[in-house]
Amino acid sequence: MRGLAELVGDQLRAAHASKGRASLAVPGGTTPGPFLTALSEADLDWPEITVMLTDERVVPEYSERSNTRLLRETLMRNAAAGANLLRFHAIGGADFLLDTVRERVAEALPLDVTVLGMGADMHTASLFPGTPELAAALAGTAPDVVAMHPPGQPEARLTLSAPVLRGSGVIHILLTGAEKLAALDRALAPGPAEEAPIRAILDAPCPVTVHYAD
Ligand SMILES: O=C(O)[C@H](O)[C@@H](O)[C@H](O)[C@H](O)COP(=O)(O)O
Repeated sequence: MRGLAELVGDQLRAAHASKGRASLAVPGGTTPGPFLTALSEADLDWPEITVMLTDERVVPEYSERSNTRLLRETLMRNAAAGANLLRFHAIGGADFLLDTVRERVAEALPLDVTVLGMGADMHTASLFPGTPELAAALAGTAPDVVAMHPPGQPEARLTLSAPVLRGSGVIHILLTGAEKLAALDRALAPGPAEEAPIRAILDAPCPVTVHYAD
């Protein structure tokens, strides 16, 4: 987690040095907390770095399931407290603020650095197999942000679409545990991204690195 934070810090510094700004997308969920906390200490020009989530659950920000809350408790501290956080404002319903969010995300694209998680069902961001909106979110013509209603999940989601994630300068996938390692093995076999949405990331045209710990 510390090593990845150092690497991401270096990549953001390089992007900032060449463009005068940089953008970072990070995952929510239960895995990335220690990485985000370590990254909060990176010596970067944070006010010029836009930080967004790869996806958010449509819950109030005080909910324990809010990824924005996770960011506030981990990354948005220490040196990174002044980062330019692009909030997904998930409260109000998935479709309610979609236009505003899309506009703000578009201004921050292309992403320079993207960190993604993955579930044992091979979903990444909120690109879940079996979701009615999945094909539209994987399509090359997908809007930047898509509202998803994954079956089996307690709430709707907003997610960056596959073309936005694939258009990042670099991608890191952060995985822990044997179950996810087995899922990654399954995803590396040929097959459609509808079945294993992480495949849309594994074959992205930019450098993609998997970081795994037990
Ligand atoms: O909001 C989310 O759930 C995420 O952004 C999601 O894509 C996550 O990265 C995976 O579901 C893995 O989640 P865990 O780290 O909790 O296993």
